[in-house]
Amino acid sequence: MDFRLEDIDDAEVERRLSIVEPLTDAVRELVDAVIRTEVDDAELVAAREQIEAIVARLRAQQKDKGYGVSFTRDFTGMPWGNAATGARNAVAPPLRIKKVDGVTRADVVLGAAYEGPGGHVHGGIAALLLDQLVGETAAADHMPSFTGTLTVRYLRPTPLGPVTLEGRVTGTDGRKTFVHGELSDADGVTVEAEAIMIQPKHFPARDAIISTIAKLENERS
Ligand SMILES: CCCCCCCCCCCCCCCC(=O)SCCNC(=O)CCNC(=O)[C@H](O)C(C)(C)COP(=O)(O)OP(=O)(O)OC[C@H]1O[C@@H](n2cnc3c(N)ncnc32)[C@H](O)[C@@H]1OP(=O)(O)O
Repeated sequence: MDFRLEDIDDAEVERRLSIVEPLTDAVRELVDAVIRTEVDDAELVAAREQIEAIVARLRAQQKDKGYGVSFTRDFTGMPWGNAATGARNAVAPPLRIKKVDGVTRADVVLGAAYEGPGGHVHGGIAALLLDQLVGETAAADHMPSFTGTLTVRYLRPTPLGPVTLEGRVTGTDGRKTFVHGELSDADGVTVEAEAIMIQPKHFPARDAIISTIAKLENERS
């Protein structure tokens, strides 16, 4: 698993976010516009040519594979390619999950790009968001938990538009954490999930990051 340490402070993380988040938002706008536009074929072809030029510009310097996950020495995560929440990933909805007193919450607007049944959220998207939610709910002490089992129950269709997510731990057993998650619209819960999250037995990436941080601290003292 690709975890890296970047020796930068939170101000630098914020600076980088201030550049990439508006770019990602602009690409989300593009995706939404492509889905909903009713311009004629000539306009579609002209737009495609402009988009291809922008893609070529961005490909001038590229990573070999996925973005991976970087951490600062304060363990601020930069999972910016993440499919559910990546700050650089326009495929992901603009999801920012906050944890307060052990309860995770997020508000997000799901537009045309997340449609399944006409006018409603795709079931796979609901599961994706709930998977991320239960993962962040179970994560503790800089230690991730991987999804072992995720059971999703669709109670009624979720209309496209604003939704909220909420997750809480319901129990633990050794390395297993049990999490309940909900996706709701203004009228209440539409999808609920039960997850068994598991802290992996071996997670060398975390140990490597912690020992690199210790080394840096030694060098500076
Ligand atoms: C560097 C700093 C990091 C900071 C960090 C910050 C985190 C910031 C939040 C990130 C949030 C991301 C949220 C995305 C969440 C995903 O999407 S994760 C991706 C999807 N999941 C996967 O790919 C998991 C693939 N599976 C695996 O890697 C391994 O099978 C697992 C799940 C880690 C378990 O492996 P293991 O540790 O070898 O487990 P093992 O010792 O066999 O079993 C332990 C216990 O779990 C049970 N168990 C094992 N597998 C399962 C299962 N699939 N279902 C139910 N129970 C199971 C066993 O029965 C056993 O139970 P007991 O006998 O103890 O009662």
